[in-house]
Amino acid sequence: MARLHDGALMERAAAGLAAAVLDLLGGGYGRRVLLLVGSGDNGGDGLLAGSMLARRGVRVEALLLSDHAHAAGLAALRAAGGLTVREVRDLHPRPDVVIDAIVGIGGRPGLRPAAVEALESFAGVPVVAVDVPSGVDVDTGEVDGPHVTADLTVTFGTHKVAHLVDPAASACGALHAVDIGLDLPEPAVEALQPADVRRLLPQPALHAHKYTRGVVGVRAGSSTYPGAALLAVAGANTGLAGMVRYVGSEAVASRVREAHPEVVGEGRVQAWVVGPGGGNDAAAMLDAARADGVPLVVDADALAHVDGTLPGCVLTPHAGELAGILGLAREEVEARPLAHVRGAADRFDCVVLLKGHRTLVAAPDGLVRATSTGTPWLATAGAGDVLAGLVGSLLAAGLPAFDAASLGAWVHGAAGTRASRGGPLTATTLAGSIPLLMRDLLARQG
Ligand SMILES: NC(=O)C1=CN([C@@H]2O[C@H](COP(=O)(O)OP(=O)(O)OC[C@H]3O[C@@H](n4cnc5c(N)ncnc54)[C@H](O)[C@@H]3O)[C@@H](O)[C@H]2O)[C@@H](O)CC1
Ligand SMILES: Nc1ncnc2c1ncn2[C@@H]1O[C@H](COP(=O)(O)OP(=O)(O)O)[C@@H](O)[C@H]1O
Ligand SMILES: [K+]
Repeated sequence: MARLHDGALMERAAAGLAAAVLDLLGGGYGRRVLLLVGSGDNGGDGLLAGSMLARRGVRVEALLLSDHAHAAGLAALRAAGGLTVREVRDLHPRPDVVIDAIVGIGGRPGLRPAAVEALESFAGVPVVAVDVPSGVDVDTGEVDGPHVTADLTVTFGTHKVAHLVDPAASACGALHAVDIGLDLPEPAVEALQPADVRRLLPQPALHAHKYTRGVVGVRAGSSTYPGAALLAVAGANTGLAGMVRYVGSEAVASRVREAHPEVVGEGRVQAWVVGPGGGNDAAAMLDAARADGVPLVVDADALAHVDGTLPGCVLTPHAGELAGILGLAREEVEARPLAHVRGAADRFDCVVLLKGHRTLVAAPDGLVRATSTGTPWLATAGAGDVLAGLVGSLLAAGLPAFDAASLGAWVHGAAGTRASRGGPLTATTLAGSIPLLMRDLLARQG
């Protein structure tokens, strides 16, 4: 902000916003746009974008929700022929789009009654949020009270925490970032992009052999849940590590070997995956794997037996499992996932991967990566077992726990989207699509 005059930044932000709205409307002339305008610079962005839209023939009305409005923005809108009103009843009926310029990064969570009333009057009209959906907590992604639910959010400079972390992330709709030329500080939350994934993905060296690529061991499955062993092995056996070992009862092990002839039995490993489908055996599985002193992925039934600290390891709970570990209700974890995943990483001194719509990965030093890939079709039995195996293979290949977990979550989500193609998905098809996804990704190298 210090480098540039405020006006220049706002001009860029407004131009990006106006372009995105024109794109959404499929044109300008004769369309109707309603601006909901708050008192700060977010309202200023909306007003200035409104003036640009008005010059393109859009009929723009601004509902001023506060006694103060950005003066230059207001003057620009009026000069371009836009109308301003102070009451919902004075507005023309049904615009083509509502622009939420109520509050941005300076807003407190929640909305005032006048804003709620205006939003309710135009329910069903597409909403474009300026910078963030007003009413969410921008820095935590939490919501407390009413907030805007947008179809499109046009943000400036960089993504904010609320764009990446649920529940606020789910209120953003599609996201569009406009570069306004800011010097940015280190982010509080990162989201890997395809180029990052290509850079981090372990690839075999010229003279690699299977042991230099790392061996991943899986302790999973039981007589009650033999399938979990098959799925965790399928996730581990995507070709990212040099070899997969399975350790379990002979009944389950023979089924694993039938499905995956590459998989071998007990021996040295560089990482263990423990817990999927472990049932009553999970505690013993965890003890046996811990005794090896290599990094672990602790999942599913083994999570209930974690105590003390696990440096270098990854825990992979969903919200219900994390709630169980922390002695909370599931809803509490879902309402504040960022705070709780960070808290757990600190408490267990290890990486914690909290599964869900926007999977979060936290390191003990407070670093967090949010997963931007995936599809709700992944909410299917066994998808988590595949993820545990996949993360284990990345750990065995030598990635640090934070990279292994966040890369695994990204690849898992992207493979799910690829395999689903908008339709239903099973954990088996998901696992099968992981090598194909990585091939597509690497083919786009350079
Ligand atoms: N920071 C930047 O780099 C840039 C920021 N820009 C815009 O400026 C925005 C931030 O502007 P401001 O700092 O003026 O803050 P906002 O416009 O986000 O909100 C601050 C104002 O809203 C009031 N307010 C706070 N919470 C409220 C609530 N829940 N209900 C009703 N009113 C509430 C405050 O009293 C204050 O007057 C960004 O989101 C973005 O849209 C752009 O103009 C481009 C450059
Ligand atoms: N609504 C959703 N949107 C996107 N991904 C989801 C959604 N629900 C679940 N997932 C993903 O699917 C996987 C489910 O794992 P998990 O809950 O452990 O199921 P299971 O124990 O049956 O394997 C996780 O990777 C999670 O992030
Ligand atoms: K907003």
